[in-house]
Amino acid sequence: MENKIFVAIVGAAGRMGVELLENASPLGDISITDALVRPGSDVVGTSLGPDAVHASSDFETAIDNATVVIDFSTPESCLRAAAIAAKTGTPFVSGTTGLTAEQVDELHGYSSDIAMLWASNFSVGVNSLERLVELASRAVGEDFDIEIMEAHHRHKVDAPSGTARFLGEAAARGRGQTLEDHACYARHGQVGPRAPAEIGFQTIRGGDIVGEHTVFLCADGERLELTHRATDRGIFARGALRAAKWISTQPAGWYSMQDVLFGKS
Ligand SMILES: NC(=O)C1=CN([C@@H]2O[C@H](COP(=O)(O)OP(=O)(O)OC[C@H]3O[C@@H](n4cnc5c(N)ncnc54)[C@H](OP(=O)(O)O)[C@@H]3O)[C@@H](O)[C@H]2O)C=CC1
Ligand SMILES: O=C(O)C1=N[C@H](C(=O)O)C[C@H](O)C1
Repeated sequence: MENKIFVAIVGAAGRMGVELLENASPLGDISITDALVRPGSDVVGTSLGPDAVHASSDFETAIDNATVVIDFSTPESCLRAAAIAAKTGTPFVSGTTGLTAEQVDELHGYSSDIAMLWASNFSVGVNSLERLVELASRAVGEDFDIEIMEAHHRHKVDAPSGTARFLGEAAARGRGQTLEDHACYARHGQVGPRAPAEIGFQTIRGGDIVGEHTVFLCADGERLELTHRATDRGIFARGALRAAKWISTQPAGWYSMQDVLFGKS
């Protein structure tokens, strides 16, 4: 098939890796050629997914041979893979969350060499919600208090979720502020009354919750709640595969999932 792309997955044995292998299998225009796993992992040398993709830790060879890399792993392995992709000139899509500000800067740095797309959430719903949150926040102004609640499965290691931060940034932007200046990530004990313009984050972890986010805009006498519920991880995998196809023809630069869904702003 014309324009077929060959993808190496970083974190292929994880929850998202499994989803990517399953969701790519029926596609005619994408082929997963390498399943990259943690060096020393028990699955090195085995075959993963419905198409029995070879699992290896040879990042250099796999990334050099790929048209695009898709990463859902850890901040450290994301950055390692991105550094290799920058050297081999391979476009890079990542959904790994929990990166520090310095790690995001490092990732950003590679976008001068390659097309790089990082998104805290690849679903159509969350990327639409982000726009609604900015709009609502601008409309209601500072009389409304903004709080963001997120819920995820018991295995999630970072908090708050990347998506919660993404929505918090939209809420802050809607009021002409930055999240950095107004975020409140924890309350415990005698914390005093809520600061005006604060954007609070609440985290729930339990069971098999795929991912739920609610932005509360609360005033005296009324409350607006904007909610997204993911019930199937396949939405993130299909979004990332769509992004991989899209980024394969883009020049070097930093891209978002919104560029894929709504056009480059
Ligand atoms: N943007 C989005 O839409 C979404 C983002 N995510 C994010 O994606 C990331 C992964 O999530 P999830 O799949 O649930 O997590 P998992 O823990 O299930 O998967 C992560 C995988 O990365 C592997 N890994 C660790 N170190 C390396 C390494 N050095 N090289 C290669 N692989 C490595 C782990 O291997 P091992 O287990 O052997 O250590 C594991 O298999 C998280 O940051 C999560 O928040 C998740 C869903 C959607
Ligand atoms: O770890 C997860 O599972 C998810 N992580 C992403 C995040 O941190 O926002 C996206 C999604 O909610 C699932």
